[in-house]
Amino acid sequence: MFTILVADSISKEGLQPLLEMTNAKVIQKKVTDPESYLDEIDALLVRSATKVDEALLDKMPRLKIIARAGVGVDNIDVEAATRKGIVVINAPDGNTISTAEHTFAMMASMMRNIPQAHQTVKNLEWQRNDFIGTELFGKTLGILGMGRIGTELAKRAKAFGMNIHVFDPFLTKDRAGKLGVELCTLDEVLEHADIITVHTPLTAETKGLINEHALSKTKKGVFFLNCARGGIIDEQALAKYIGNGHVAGAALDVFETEPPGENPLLKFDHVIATPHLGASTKEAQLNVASQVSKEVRLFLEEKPVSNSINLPAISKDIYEKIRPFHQMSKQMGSILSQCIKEGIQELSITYSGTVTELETSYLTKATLAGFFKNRIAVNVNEVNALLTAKERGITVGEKISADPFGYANCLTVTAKAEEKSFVIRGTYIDNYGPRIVFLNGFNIDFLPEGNLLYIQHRDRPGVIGRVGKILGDHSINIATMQVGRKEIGGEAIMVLSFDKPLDDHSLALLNQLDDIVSLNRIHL
Ligand SMILES: NC(=O)c1ccc[n+]([C@@H]2O[C@H](COP(=O)([O-])OP(=O)(O)OC[C@H]3O[C@@H](n4cnc5c(N)ncnc54)[C@H](O)[C@@H]3O)[C@@H](O)[C@H]2O)c1
Ligand SMILES: O=C(O)[C@H](O)COP(=O)(O)O
Repeated sequence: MFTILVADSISKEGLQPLLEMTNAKVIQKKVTDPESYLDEIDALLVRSATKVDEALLDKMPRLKIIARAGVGVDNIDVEAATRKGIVVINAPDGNTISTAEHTFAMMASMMRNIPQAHQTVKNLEWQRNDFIGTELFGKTLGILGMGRIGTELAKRAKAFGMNIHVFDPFLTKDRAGKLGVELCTLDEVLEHADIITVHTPLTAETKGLINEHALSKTKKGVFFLNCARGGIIDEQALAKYIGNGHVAGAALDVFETEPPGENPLLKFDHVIATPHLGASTKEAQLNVASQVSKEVRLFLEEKPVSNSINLPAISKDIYEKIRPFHQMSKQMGSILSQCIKEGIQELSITYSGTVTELETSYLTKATLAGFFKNRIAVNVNEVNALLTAKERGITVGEKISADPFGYANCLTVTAKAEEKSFVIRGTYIDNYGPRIVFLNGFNIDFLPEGNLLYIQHRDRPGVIGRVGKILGDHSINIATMQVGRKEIGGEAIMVLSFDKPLDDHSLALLNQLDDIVSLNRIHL
């Protein structure tokens, strides 16, 4: 049974995919509420209000996925989540239109003094001369960050006859041309725009993108908008430039601290503000809630998710093709880890045959996840597998080979430790399943599943019988048994599978038998 915590106000209708799950319980509480049972939570849904920092993650040992019902993930410590193997997803486009419309509404309101004029009418005043506005028509709108929202805003502004100058280092000239906007440098936008609006994410690079230096380059009488994230425009610098009359006004939906409290910007008549309402429409809230709910459900059903911030995105169709190899890769990693007990320096995977047409990097991560699974305390999965390997000084390699050893597809994983290396090879046979066909130098053929025992022994008459006798004497049923050897009378291996795990006592007795070289219990 999964427990899902919905920690912010999220559309109930949009949560339906989760509420309909028979194997999940949905709790709607704040993370600070003692009844939110943080240590039992498998999935966490938030908006921007809940700060998901490392301290919170430490209290949630079962957490597997964080879903942001919205765009910005700056309230989530994605790095800490990644380290802990927690998938972070968002709803990247569910609130784009609402936020673009809100920005446009703020711009129009600011240019025509609507909030200020509205208040005077409510106060039974009639001051027509105090509220002379400015037309949008013919003005230059500077857009910093031409992503989803910036683009939708540009379309609307063009319809009002505005000239659009944009700065976005990731926007190509060709795309700017198609969108009918002028691609500029930051300085060009600052120098020419009548109104400047920011639509970038808040990152180390964009924090203070509009600072005193940038403000000093703008036209006198410029207007500013921030409906993206508090901090992209430095609030202190903006207050200074509004105070000295250089900036004519600002419209703010977001603040460096929310709620902003006694923020000096709010004291200016020329500053209008809303309480982070960009995404607050029925439509946007339904969109983002149902987008993340569907994704969380898919994730809990072990299906691929599309909007992950820290997991390689794989479409459903591609995942269906990769699924058999995905399972097998994890099992091969796990077998390796249980056979080679010491620390390893290198893990390399060679793909050949039909599997090379698939997203092999995903399989490499799955192999690593399988390898680390029982070795280290943190949950390792495809999200943090490479990072975990790097942190432990393990070099990870991936190769493609033209030789599939006679199989339609083939995955060969080699782990190198200081003194030795260990090789495992598997293939997936349609309508038959995964098979391990090579283990530590021996050809073999077994299903990587359940409780296995891997024995290295000398190829002598009676060894197999003596092993069988001990197991029989201890009521251990051998479900399957495969043997392999390099030459008659030389080294050999057995792989046995049991219906239940092999107990310590039987293992010790087997270990005492003549001609047994080594024994490894493998649990998959
Ligand atoms: N007010 C709200 O309620 C609300 C709602 C939704 C989104 N947002 C915020 O709006 C912002 C934009 O969202 P989006 O969905 O359009 O994101 P997006 O990822 O589609 O677009 C962001 C754009 O910023 C550009 N960019 C990145 N760094 C830049 C830099 N240094 N200078 C200039 N451009 C840069 C990127 O290339 C990208 O095109 C985000 O901060 C998001 O959190 C706010
Ligand atoms: O990044 C976003 O999606 C917006 O800032 C919306 O935030 P909210 O979900 O808290 O309204």
